[in-house]
Amino acid sequence: MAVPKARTGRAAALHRRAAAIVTAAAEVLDEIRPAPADQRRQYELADQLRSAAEVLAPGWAGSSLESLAAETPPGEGPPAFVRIGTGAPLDDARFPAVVPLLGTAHLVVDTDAREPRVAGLLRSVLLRLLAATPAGCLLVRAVDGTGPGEVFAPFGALADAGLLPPAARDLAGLRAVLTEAEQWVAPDAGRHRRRDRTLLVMVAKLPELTGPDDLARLVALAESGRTSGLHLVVAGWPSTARSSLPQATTVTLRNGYALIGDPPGTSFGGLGGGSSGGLNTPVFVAEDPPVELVTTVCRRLAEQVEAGTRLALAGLLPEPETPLWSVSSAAGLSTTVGDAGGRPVPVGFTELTPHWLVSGRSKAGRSAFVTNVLLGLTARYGPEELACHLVDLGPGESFVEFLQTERDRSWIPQVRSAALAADREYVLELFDQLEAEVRRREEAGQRAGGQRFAELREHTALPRIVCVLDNLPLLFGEPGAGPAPDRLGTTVLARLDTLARTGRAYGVHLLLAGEGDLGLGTGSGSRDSMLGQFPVRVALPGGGAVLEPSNDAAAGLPVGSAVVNTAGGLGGPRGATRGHERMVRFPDPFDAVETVTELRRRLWAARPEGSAPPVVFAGDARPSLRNDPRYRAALLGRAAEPAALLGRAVDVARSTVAVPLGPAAGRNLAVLGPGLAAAQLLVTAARATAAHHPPGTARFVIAALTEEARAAAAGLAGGLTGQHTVEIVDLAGLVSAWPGGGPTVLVAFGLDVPSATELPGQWLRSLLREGPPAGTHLLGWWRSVPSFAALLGPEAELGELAAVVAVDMPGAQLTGVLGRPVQWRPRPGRAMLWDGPDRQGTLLVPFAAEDEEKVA
Ligand SMILES: Nc1ncnc2c1ncn2[C@@H]1O[C@H](COP(=O)(O)OP(=O)(O)OP(=O)(O)O)[C@@H](O)[C@H]1O
Repeated sequence: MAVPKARTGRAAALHRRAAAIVTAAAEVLDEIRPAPADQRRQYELADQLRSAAEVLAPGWAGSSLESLAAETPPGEGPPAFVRIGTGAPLDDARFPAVVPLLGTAHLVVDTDAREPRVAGLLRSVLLRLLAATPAGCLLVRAVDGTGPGEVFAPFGALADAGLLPPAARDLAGLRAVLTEAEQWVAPDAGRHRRRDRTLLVMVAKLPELTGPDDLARLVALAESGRTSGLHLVVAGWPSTARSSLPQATTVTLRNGYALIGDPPGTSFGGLGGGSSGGLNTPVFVAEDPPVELVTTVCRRLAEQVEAGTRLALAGLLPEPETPLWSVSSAAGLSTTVGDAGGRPVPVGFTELTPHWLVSGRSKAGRSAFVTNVLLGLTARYGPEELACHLVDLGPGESFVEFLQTERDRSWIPQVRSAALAADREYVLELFDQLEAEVRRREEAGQRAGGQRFAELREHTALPRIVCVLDNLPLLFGEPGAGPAPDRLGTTVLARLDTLARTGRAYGVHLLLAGEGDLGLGTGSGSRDSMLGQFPVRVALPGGGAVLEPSNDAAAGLPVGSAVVNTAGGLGGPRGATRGHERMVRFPDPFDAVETVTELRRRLWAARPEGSAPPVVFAGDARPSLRNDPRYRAALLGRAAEPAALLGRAVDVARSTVAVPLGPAAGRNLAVLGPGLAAAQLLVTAARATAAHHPPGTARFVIAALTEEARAAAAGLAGGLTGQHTVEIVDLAGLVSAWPGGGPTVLVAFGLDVPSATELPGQWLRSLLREGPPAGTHLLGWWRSVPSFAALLGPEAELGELAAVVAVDMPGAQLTGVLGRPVQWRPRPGRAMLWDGPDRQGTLLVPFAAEDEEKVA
């Protein structure tokens, strides 16, 4: 064993000695700069070369980077020459060292980019080439086997624009780049090749395990690439390679400077009059450009590319020449949602893909995406084939493209209803309607012997229904109320589940949109199984939560793009082709006003005769009494019986909420609420009641029992004077008004004041019970519940006393009055009415006060 060990030791010693000699020799060689020729000649030559460089490589291609502002425009095409450093034959005789590259040659550096000077050189050359070329005309593929992979990091902004994807770091990545480059140069690649673009492959260091075959592929590319718009810049070409990189200018690094070889097909030798064999002067390679400059230029390029390739909305719509609404929705609806690599991507609402989830963070283009889908659908399917209900639970203007506006009274005829800043109760009512429709269709199918939608449609006119719910998380709880749905939220969720399950077979489809997992992705198993009803998942920027947790396809999406997955968000192996998933780009419809206006005009003009505009519920607006259809009908004498109108229901039909004031016991109105909003409701209720009596036929007795209601009472009296007999009275006057004769309305503000509570209980009860049959009704305001509750006594039924409307009054306080727990959290601009045996309550938006109306 001793002999081999000694041999190994000797061999190691010899190796060390040899290595030391090589190092020493290299240092000596590095000290030997190319010999300067005659000095005067050097100065002249440097001058000439400076002028030549200005012509050959102007602007970004060759000027000093310090002299260039980030906004400096590119040239007309890719620059033919690029600066790679500064030639310095003498310390004070310098000139830009430029070499031909795009269009003619490649560039190879003997050292890889682990050497910082090389990394700087590559970044400088890349910056110059990119900035000097019109945006989008130079595509770059980078390979960086240096380890951390950060050589090209400053150019990250180009990734989204598709100009420079993240650098390949390993052998597989290198090979993918080589394959792409080979396709680029293949003479008959079968693809429509764009000659107006150049592909630049930049290698900062070849990855570990790069073998002779890979090098041979690079050599082959270098041979054929120049004439096909492919160029290579390779740092760290192995000295052991079988051949050098053909058609390349070489850069050989020495300590502190570099030597530049002759470009292919030409010689620097002619310039200096010296022998050929490269530039006869040392060159300081270009320094690393400032990161801010690189970032700014890349951002500018990305923006320009994005703007230049912006898709047109028209691309998602049928050709304008094709007849409108020629498609049947019997088998399903389908529309183009975007473009993937130049091909339109259609997605449908069918029995197999009945419902969609669309997620994206705020400003990620969610409204844009949904608007595109709706425009695409309404352009393809007529009102007999498609009906839409649009709901946005969030604040703000939505769906304006589809609805009447102040300036444009047209609308898109498939839209039946729309709600902006919708209440959850609105959605519940919409679900009621949709469920009823599903039941009708189900029953019709059963009557016809078990038919489903497509068969049913053969003999019945049935549109498919698309219901859009945006800002869905607000459906499950009030904002900021925590992740668990509250009681109403739980109800709504269960109803959503039912609708999703039953609707699919009967042409009722849901498009749910919002942020994150839409409030659906976590929690109980029932939600998980509900998610199974939503095979179509669309992830916009920040919307990856609607994909499977392991599917990161949506990471880093830019605005205007989306991952469209039709397999419930399921991913697949990285890099594998996923037939069920596409990355699409989609246009901004808000940027295509003309196209939208034109389409809207066409659709509106084609609307079936007699079609009505969509009923719009605007959650943050107050309805006006004067515009209320029931109020107007009353003024025209068309009301069946007197009624107090309170506001508009939070429902799809926007029905007027009325308390009929017929001759039955208890047809009175009790407004319960601590503030003036309640008094205001009483005022409009009284005004509306007055409109139901022909002028001059009723007597209004108005009593302001609290100071704070005096103005409201006076305003009401003023408004009614001239219409009817009006008396303003005090408590005694009020008491003396009943019993009385003829149609009389007692309007009492503040019935909770002590003096009023001392009213003989018997008087108030008899008024409430016996007044209506005798034509006398009470419209009263109580600021607190107990004084009203006291009227109930042990045996009285609420129905015999009054309808109750609560304004700003927590439900818990009403438990005693209504005789059961009340789920009602008051909120501004809302009131709840309980009238008659339906103890459920009707949520309403009270009419605006008259002065608010005037302002509006
Ligand atoms: N395809 C697109 N390309 C470029 N910009 C777009 C695109 N789609 C939408 N935008 C723009 O992005 C911005 C946000 O879009 P949009 O209003 O659709 O987002 P959102 O996610 O619905 O926002 P919100 O938070 O208001 O719900 C808008 O200014 C819009 O014009």
